[in-house]
Amino acid sequence: MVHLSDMAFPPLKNDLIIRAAFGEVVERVPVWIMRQAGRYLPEFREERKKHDFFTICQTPELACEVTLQPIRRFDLDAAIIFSDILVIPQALGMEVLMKTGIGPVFPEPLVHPADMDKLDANVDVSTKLKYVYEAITLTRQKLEGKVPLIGFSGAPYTLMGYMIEGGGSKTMSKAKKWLYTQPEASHKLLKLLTKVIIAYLIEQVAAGAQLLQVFESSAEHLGPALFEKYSLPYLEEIAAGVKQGITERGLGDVPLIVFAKGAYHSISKLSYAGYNVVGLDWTVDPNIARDFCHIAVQGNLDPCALYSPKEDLIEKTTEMVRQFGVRNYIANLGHGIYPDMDPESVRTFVDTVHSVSEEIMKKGDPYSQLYT
Ligand SMILES: Cc1c2[nH]c(c1CCC(=O)O)Cc1[nH]c(c(CCC(=O)O)c1C)Cc1[nH]c(c(CCC(=O)O)c1C)Cc1[nH]c(c(C)c1CCC(=O)O)C2
Repeated sequence: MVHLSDMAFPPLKNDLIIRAAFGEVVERVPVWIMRQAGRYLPEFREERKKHDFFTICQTPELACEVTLQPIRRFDLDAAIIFSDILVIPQALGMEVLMKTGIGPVFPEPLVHPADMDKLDANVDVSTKLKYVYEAITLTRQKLEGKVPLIGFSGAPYTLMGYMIEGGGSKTMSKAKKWLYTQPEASHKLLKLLTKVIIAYLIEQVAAGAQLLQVFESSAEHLGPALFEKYSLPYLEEIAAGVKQGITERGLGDVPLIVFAKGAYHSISKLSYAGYNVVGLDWTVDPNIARDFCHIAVQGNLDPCALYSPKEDLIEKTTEMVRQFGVRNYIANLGHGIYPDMDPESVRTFVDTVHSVSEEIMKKGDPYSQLYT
């Protein structure tokens, strides 16, 4: 079906990932890599020498260029728009710097609930984050239909965590302190973020994003009880709000991926949260994931497995594909690729996913190969 959003763009030549996300039969398993545009690529490091991180995010031509870099090198089945989850706190009025060797830094994090008054709760993300949509539209044109373009957002709890911690944290204890001592203020902040994230993701689809991934990367700090109270309901609200919003705007259906790192305890609940795909980190056994999840899954090779000698990496990747099976499956790492990775390992990973899955399919009816 042709949707309004497809009209202005070149026709899609490789829709494997979209079909896999919707549970349709595919000829081979699609594969992409979290953080596939990044510092492990020398051509990205060259761009970073010339420009500040957020300047790249805010300049559509630069964001487009670095998005395309891994697509030129590898046989990937999707591009992901170059941006960051922290553009939302920025849109709400917080300053965020990207410091080399440290990561993101918020000079003025939220310390007390009263600090929330400083946030621009009525922000219009359709104008404030226009640079992201422009980057998406430009990239979709420049991709010439080669592969689909993924848009993304951080999930509410993960963003709340960064806004309170003022950057990355091993424990997220300041943010979790809010959950235990300021439940009302926590829900108020999570609600505000949810509203903004829904509007942001709908605009990304209107601009040309063909899949969306929601990153709840800090779920690993929440046990089942906190996850169910402070993460899951908002993830559900986002899926419902985005699906409704894109339908109302005649943008068709776009597959949604939820990646809640460390939320192995809630895989079944996540599979009923309104998404099409559940992303898995590398701590999850593929067979257990298949038992608890009735929809498509994405993942989950340990990013460090890419350090292995080539033959070992081929073996581990083959094992992963065999265990997940070739249907309802998108291959990926279990988290973002590390900056010191040899790009040749990415080639080995991607090509092995393709060759192994094609081999499995050739052997017969893909249905019969499930879970073997
Ligand atoms: C938590 C989080 C952030 N950002 C993101 C997450 C969720 C995914 C995850 O858990 O990894 C998401 C993200 N960040 C980036 C992308 C781009 C698209 C892609 O290729 O996947 C995506 C999808 C670029 C980036 N975002 C960042 C870089 C490196 C910064 C640089 O070039 O100096 C890139 C390429 C910086 C960043 N941005 C963030 C952190 C913690 C850091 C520092 C850590 C690090 O250095 O890897 C916040």
